[in-house]
Amino acid sequence: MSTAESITIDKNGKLSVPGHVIIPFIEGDGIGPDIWRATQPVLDAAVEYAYKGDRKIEWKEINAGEKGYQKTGQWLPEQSLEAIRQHVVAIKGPLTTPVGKGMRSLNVTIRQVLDLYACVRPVKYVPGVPSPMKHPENINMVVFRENTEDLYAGVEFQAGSPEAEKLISFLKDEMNATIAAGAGIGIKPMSAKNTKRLMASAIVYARDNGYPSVTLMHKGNIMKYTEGAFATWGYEAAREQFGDITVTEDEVYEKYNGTAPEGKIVIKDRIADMLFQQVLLRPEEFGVIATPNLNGDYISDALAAQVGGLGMAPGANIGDQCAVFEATHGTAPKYAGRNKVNPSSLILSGAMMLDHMGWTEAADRIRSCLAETVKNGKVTYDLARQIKGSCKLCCSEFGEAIVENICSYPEKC
Ligand SMILES: NC(=O)C1=CN([C@@H]2O[C@H](COP(=O)(O)OP(=O)(O)OC[C@H]3O[C@@H](n4cnc5c(N)ncnc54)[C@H](OP(=O)(O)O)[C@@H]3O)[C@@H](O)[C@H]2O)C=CC1
Ligand SMILES: O=C(O)CCC(=O)C(=O)O
Ligand SMILES: [Mg+2]
Repeated sequence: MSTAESITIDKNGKLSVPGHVIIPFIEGDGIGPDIWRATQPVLDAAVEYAYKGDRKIEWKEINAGEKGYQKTGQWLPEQSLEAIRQHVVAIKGPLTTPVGKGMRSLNVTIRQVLDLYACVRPVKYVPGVPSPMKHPENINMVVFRENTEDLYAGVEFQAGSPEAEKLISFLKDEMNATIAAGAGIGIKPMSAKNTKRLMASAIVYARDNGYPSVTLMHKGNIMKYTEGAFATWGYEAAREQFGDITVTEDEVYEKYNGTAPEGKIVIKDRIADMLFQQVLLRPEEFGVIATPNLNGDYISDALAAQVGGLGMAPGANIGDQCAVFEATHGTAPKYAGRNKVNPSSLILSGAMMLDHMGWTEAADRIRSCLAETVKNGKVTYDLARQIKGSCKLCCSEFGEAIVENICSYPEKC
């Protein structure tokens, strides 16, 4: 009989992780099964290497997406959500969302239903990975994307629908707003409460991981009462909850001659379009980036390009009660089932998950052995097409190469 147990979480958010732990996983659609098959052995090998059998993961498959529908008739079965709540930590592959029609995103629904309000996406250079940047070694940013509201809240009405027409009439008659007849409508709700908790988690992350700044990324000049308010509420959260460890960029210039006092995190803001060029020209000026949902979606894929592309981009969705780890990218349908793509995105998401559980020795081993594999010129197609003379591996072979490094002598990685 299995001795595996669930992770538990106390009222302060502290995890209690048993040595033999059950972790639910969703394989995902498209390339999901390929990258999961390459990832799981890497996580198991790193845990075995680091803890010599004292710690072990028992994987529990839960269904969602196409597999969920085939098995249960539901795209996102309630029992899958319940398993994540019960086990506190889970990992998932990407799930397909149809464009312009059909069901709403299952990925977004998971985040909203479980209130996983911070989407955390580190963008860190792995030596040896091809990059379009002159100094990729200077790139060390982490996107904190608000995950529960903004245009992703799902309040949308199709052009010509009775709901859209009713809303257009209401806005015209009661609010004096002109909207073209027959327009589709999307609503962009953003609140102080949800902004402030996102900002608090971004500052705590910066404090705990030694980042010198948190930048609020917004389009507040145009959308004053949503994106502009996001910036205002972000500064308020910093002042009200972290006044002892933060200083604003204005204060740095007005009071401290342009040099932030030792140990203080600088809170600054940048308008979104302009930020896209500054992160390319001077990435070293940015650490944690806190941003609303839509901006966060855009900037996280754009930043991934600086460190090798989406195949290298991990992520996590974190709330007060549970966390779900997943790659930044989607299902890449043209590569589905071809055992071709780069599983590093999910492998590195798995390393983030192990960090979250406090199993940092295993997480560090994964990161160093992945870097060693790339350094040896063993890469998947996405990196191979940018590195002359590299050895192109398929998805599973790349995972196996990392496992081989993990199991080799310690000095190798
Ligand atoms: N969290 C989630 O589950 C997400 C789901 N989606 C969904 O995924 C579907 C497809 O979305 P799409 O916009 O095409 O974006 P995708 O992220 O799925 O992929 C687009 C391209 O990115 C590159 N890429 C992605 N993943 C990898 C990888 N692991 N290794 C190497 N290259 C990779 C490939 O580039 P190339 O063609 O250059 O080789 C691929 O064709 C949609 O239904 C979308 O809604 C999207 C994002 C997140
Ligand atoms: O849910 C989806 O289909 C897309 C989500 C997405 O692009 C993201 O989470 O970055
Ligand atoms: Mg995205």
